[in-house]
Amino acid sequence: MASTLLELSKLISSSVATVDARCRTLSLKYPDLANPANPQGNEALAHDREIAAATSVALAAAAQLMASMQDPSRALIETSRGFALSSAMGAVNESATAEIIREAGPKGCHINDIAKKNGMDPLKIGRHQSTNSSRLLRLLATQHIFREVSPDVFAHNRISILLDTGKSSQEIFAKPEDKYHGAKGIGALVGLNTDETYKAAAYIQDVVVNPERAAAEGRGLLAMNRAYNTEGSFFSLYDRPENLARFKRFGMAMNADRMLDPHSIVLKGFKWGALPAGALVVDVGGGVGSTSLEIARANPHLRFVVQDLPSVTLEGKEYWAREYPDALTGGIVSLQAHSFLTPQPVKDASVFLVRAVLHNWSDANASKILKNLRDAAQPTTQLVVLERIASLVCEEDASYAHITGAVLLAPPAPLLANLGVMFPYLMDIQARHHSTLLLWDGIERTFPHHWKLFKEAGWEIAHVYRNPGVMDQIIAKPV
Ligand SMILES: C[S@@+](CC[C@H](N)C(=O)[O-])C[C@H]1O[C@@H](n2cnc3c(N)ncnc32)[C@H](O)[C@@H]1O
Repeated sequence: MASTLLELSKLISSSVATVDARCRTLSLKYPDLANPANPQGNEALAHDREIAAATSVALAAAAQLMASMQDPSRALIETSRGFALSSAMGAVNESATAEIIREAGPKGCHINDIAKKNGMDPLKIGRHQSTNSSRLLRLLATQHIFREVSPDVFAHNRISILLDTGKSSQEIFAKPEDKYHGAKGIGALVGLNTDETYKAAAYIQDVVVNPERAAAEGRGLLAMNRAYNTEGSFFSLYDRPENLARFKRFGMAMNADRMLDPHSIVLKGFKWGALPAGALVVDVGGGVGSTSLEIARANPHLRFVVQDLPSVTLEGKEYWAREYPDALTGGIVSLQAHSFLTPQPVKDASVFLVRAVLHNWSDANASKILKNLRDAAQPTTQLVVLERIASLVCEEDASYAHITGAVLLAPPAPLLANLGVMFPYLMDIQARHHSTLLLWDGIERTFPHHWKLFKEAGWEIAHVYRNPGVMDQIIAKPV
């Protein structure tokens, strides 16, 4: 009997049939994995509600089928060697390989020609020899990132092209610290993950298993403290002069992080258009302000203050001057240096917008951030928090079912209740593991955890707009 396998394969077939039928109805073609330049309309299919729902079932079922059919020891060993993928991707990303392959055209680029431009040892990039067959590009191509189109010749596909900044490799080599300024793709985020985060991750087990030893040695408790031999916070790394390029990349990585969200997702859910003309949105810890920029473009009747640390605010001014100069000169937006751990100076906000901030902080500090906002809130001020709510792998606690969107609908059996969406947990390990921490003193919270945190800080969650795997929206009002 292989009934679970059959159930899973049926879920895959029926979901793919739904996707196919919807493509026909819309007269569009599902994007081709091998093609790095699928038409925009085809790429946009992923955000069609019906296709997105069927896709999440197909992916959950496919992952479960793979886990069911994979040899268990191979599953464990391959997972434990996941570091090879991160290091391969980091090296490829930082060597402008994606740009060089794009410059060579659709037929791809031989590893010797890649090496001529970036100086990397062709053996290390991916030489066609059995001893080197798992190196960098070939390893990635086996993961469907790049294609090996003929021996030692690599071309882009729909996934690898996202590493391409769209700039010339020459321009990147001339000014590497500006590589991600005004760049296409999500290479900045891949760079952050495969550099600062990845190096710190190597120390997770040391600090989880032996936190006392870390403390006794007088080091900070974070894995990043060990990796970088510092007691400071993750963000303090960026104050070091040698980390200028990393600091610049971090800002652009946050921008790229937003691109992971389906197009205009921030505009769906909370009704920005329903706010009165001149209503003030304060984007707290807003980075360069890319979320506000998207809201501002669609809602020119609103005003924005984007708050962040002084150095980020300076970056933000450049960003708005480049992307939406009229908003700066026309008084639609201002950038304000302000630490959200101190009292909030803006007292007439219609909305406090807080995106991808709370997950970086412990409950004590996240509570301080929320209380500072509560103290500055009017009775009508709304709090809009954008975070990924971590679902349980089993059924959710039904006691929050009265709050719209708080509890996810159960997926078809035998799928995991969270549909196998990994992202919040990947982020959580990055933020914190039990009481011992990797990068920052943070946590990806479940809904009940958010509820308690908000309540204690004087906010009541009124509504949740769920987008599993991307940014959920939590809307709260002052208690
Ligand atoms: C993960 S990023 C999110 C940025 C932005 N909200 C977004 O979604 O693109 C976190 C932001 O918090 C900022 N930050 C860190 N500590 C801060 C503090 N004490 N006060 C204000 N901002 C801070 C960082 O500079 C960074 O821009």
